[in-house]
Amino acid sequence: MPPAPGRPAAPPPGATAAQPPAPGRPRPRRRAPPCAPQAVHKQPGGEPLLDVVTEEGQEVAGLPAGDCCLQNERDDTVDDLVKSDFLHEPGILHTLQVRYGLDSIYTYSGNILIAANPHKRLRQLYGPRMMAQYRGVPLGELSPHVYAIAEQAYSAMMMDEARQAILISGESGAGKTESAKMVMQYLAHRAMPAHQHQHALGGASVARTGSGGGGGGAAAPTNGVESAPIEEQVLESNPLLEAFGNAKTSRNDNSSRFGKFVEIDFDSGGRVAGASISTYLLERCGAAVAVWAPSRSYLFFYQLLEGGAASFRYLHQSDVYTLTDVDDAQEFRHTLEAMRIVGLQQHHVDAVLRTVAGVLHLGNVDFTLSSRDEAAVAGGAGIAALEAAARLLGVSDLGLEAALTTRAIDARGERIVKRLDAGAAAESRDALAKTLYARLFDWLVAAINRKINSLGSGGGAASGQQQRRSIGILDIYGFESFDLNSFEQLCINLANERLQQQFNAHVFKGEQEEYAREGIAWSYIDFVDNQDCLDLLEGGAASLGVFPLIDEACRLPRATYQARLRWSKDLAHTLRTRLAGQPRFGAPRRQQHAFVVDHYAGEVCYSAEHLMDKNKDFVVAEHAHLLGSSSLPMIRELFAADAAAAAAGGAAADSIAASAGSELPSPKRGRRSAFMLSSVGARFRKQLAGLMGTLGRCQPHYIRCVKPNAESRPGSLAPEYVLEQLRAGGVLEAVRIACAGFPTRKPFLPFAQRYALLLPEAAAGAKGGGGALSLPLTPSGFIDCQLDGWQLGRSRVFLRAGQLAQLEGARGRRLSAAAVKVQSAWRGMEARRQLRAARAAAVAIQAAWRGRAGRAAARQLRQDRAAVRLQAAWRMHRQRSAYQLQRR
Ligand SMILES: Nc1ncnc2c1ncn2[C@@H]1O[C@H](COP(=O)(O)OP(=O)(O)OP(=O)(O)O)[C@@H](O)[C@H]1O
Repeated sequence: MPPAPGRPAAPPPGATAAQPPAPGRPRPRRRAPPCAPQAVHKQPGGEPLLDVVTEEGQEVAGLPAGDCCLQNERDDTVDDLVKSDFLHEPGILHTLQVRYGLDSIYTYSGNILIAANPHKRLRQLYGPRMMAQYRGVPLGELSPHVYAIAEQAYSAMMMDEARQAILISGESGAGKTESAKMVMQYLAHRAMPAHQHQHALGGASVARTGSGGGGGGAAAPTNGVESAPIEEQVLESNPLLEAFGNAKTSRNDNSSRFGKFVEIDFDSGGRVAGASISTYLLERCGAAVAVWAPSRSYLFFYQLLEGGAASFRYLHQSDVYTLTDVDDAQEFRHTLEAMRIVGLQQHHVDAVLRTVAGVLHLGNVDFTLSSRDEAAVAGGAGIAALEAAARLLGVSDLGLEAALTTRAIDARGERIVKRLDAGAAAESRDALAKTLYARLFDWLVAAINRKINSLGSGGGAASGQQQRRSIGILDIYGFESFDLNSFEQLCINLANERLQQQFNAHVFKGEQEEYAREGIAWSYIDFVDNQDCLDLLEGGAASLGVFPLIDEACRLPRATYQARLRWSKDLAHTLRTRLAGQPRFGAPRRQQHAFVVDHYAGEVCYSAEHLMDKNKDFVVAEHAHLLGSSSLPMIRELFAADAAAAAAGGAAADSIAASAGSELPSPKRGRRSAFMLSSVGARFRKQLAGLMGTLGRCQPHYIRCVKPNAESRPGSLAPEYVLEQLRAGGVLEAVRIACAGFPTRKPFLPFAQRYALLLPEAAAGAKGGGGALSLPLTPSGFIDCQLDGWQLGRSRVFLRAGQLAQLEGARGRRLSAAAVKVQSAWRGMEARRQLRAARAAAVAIQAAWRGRAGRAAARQLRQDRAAVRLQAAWRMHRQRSAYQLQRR
């Protein structure tokens, strides 16, 4: 009997395509639409064939069941993918697509939250009232939400006194920063005592968003720097860092150009006690000096200038000056307010503004060639810019000019001052501007940290405790693969490989622990371990990796531009020859200056050009000398370590390199004009190792942000586009792991309560006595349902993917059969009752009727008898009269 048209009541046996894909790479990239079966044809001894209607409404007949990805029933209500009847890529995408169309942007996949960027404000989803709903509620009881993940972390921290980490990842524009801010806002709200919480509900928002209006924390008044509550200071660090570290890119108008890990400490009462921020400035502020449309430079430049951006070279390289719906003047006031709230003194704020202005004026210094092919500052405008930059940075204009146009080198013990050509001077200017901006950003982070950390320890925080009670929030770039991939992508993808390894280990470990605890026999599948990829990138026991080889190449002395280009080619050659044969490495034949790395999320082709330039992290000694002796204390502070190293020469540089964990020696003697503190790659890897160490001590929670379509359009989710992101975010891997085991787990009691009706009568009879737990739990003995993938754990029933659908289908059929019985019994009873009532009514009517007629007949009878009597009397009278007449 074919099921009714539409969705299947229950999957036909063997018709699901929810089999886990075979372990190992490569994963299949099948994208068949989910379909609803219309009819099942069983073939003797063979696979059943299905007639189906596809997602697009097309009818297809006679498909082998194994080739079909059956559609889940009521996708919109499946808020956890793992609970789907059919776990396959098309099903997952269909569920996400249906939910997204209904503005249900959050969906769980087990403990992972998938957050699809709505690209529109969904006010009903956020705010103090919504936060109050999630307060204290375990994960899964309410609709999926970023607040639920934050709540899970908070309660786990309070219960286990353990460090927690919420790892937020996704590609640019997927909504990581927004999610991170929401998590922080929720934690600030959650940490508030109940009476303040009520106050917040009554009106004031718990926290200002980056660009939102006032409000502030609902705690103490904020009329002075010192009185700003710690929660507010932590929250206000977001817009401040965004102003200096975010820029418009082709993919996101407010793209964070840095990764961030904010660790919020709580005291034993669960109140925010302090926080610390670590940033991972992957591109070392390249956007400060070189951007092209449709990108824009860092937000603060435009806020500061408000309309004057076109006068500065670093900004007018791209003709995008304004952003839709962004008022730079208002944003500038917000940034200043944020500086005040995080506790920057006015003289520090002034110094920050001067430095930013100094960078901008520096960019306007032009060079020409003098008669001796040497760089000279060009024209009146160039000189005016030089003077302005020198004044703002607290140095002399002559000193600045010399630092930009000359280099001192030691040759055989002799110090020679060499004048640069115009191109090299321009490079020197940009290098100084980049360094200044990067140092300023680091300074801001350090200043915020000093403030929020010191407040924390002052407040009797967890600092003194052995076990740190904290929640870290990691907002870092997701996996990247473009047409042209360079050093930034190499670093980002290294970070993602590290995080993926940790993620796999966590998901696997969790599964394994659960099975062991429950005594479930499970042959652990071989999950894809990416250690070989990490070895390729960072070097393993057998060989050097990509990063160490780039560092090695960077140790060569610096020469001319042409020579550097040649080295790039040599670097490609070195990488291709020394890493040839490694499992994850490829050398494309057509691109001799490129190499390929087979990452967990797919292959990425990297260009070797500019890798060395981007890896070198040095400060020109002349720049360090000059700015280290600035008349402005903050500028001196930015370059204090470099100036000391420059003064002490190579030895000091060596010691700084060592203290910075550098793997690079300082440049050789005789080339001391620029010295390297460490390579960007080495520094980044060291930071990453620190981060991974921290994360290793934390209990992780995952939020995977997804960009629904490339155009950032609200309302539509492009399945293929999202599929790549789910793969890159490891969501599909986690689902695969779940599918390979027993993804559905139900505690005995609810399981028994729900499915006891499927047991034969005799077994079900036991229910009355010993309670549901005493039921003979033998799922194989169920009526009308054949389960072939289940195990009984110690406290739960474990089912393989798709088995729950079998149970639900059988339960549905049984319930509907029972409903039919109940209905027919009720209808019979009702009909009988009506009949009885009708009969009684008829009798009553008849009786009534009969009563009235009888009375009328009696009356008539009486009348008739009276008439007869009258007539008789009359006749008697007449006869008597006649007789009397005769006698007379
Ligand atoms: N939950 C949300 N509700 C409404 N809009 C959102 C939400 N999440 C993200 N957005 C929108 O998407 C934009 C991009 O988000 P966000 O800056 O958080 O992305 P990102 O992943 O951090 O990107 P990048 O890596 O480039 O910094 C935001 O500016 C906002 O307009």
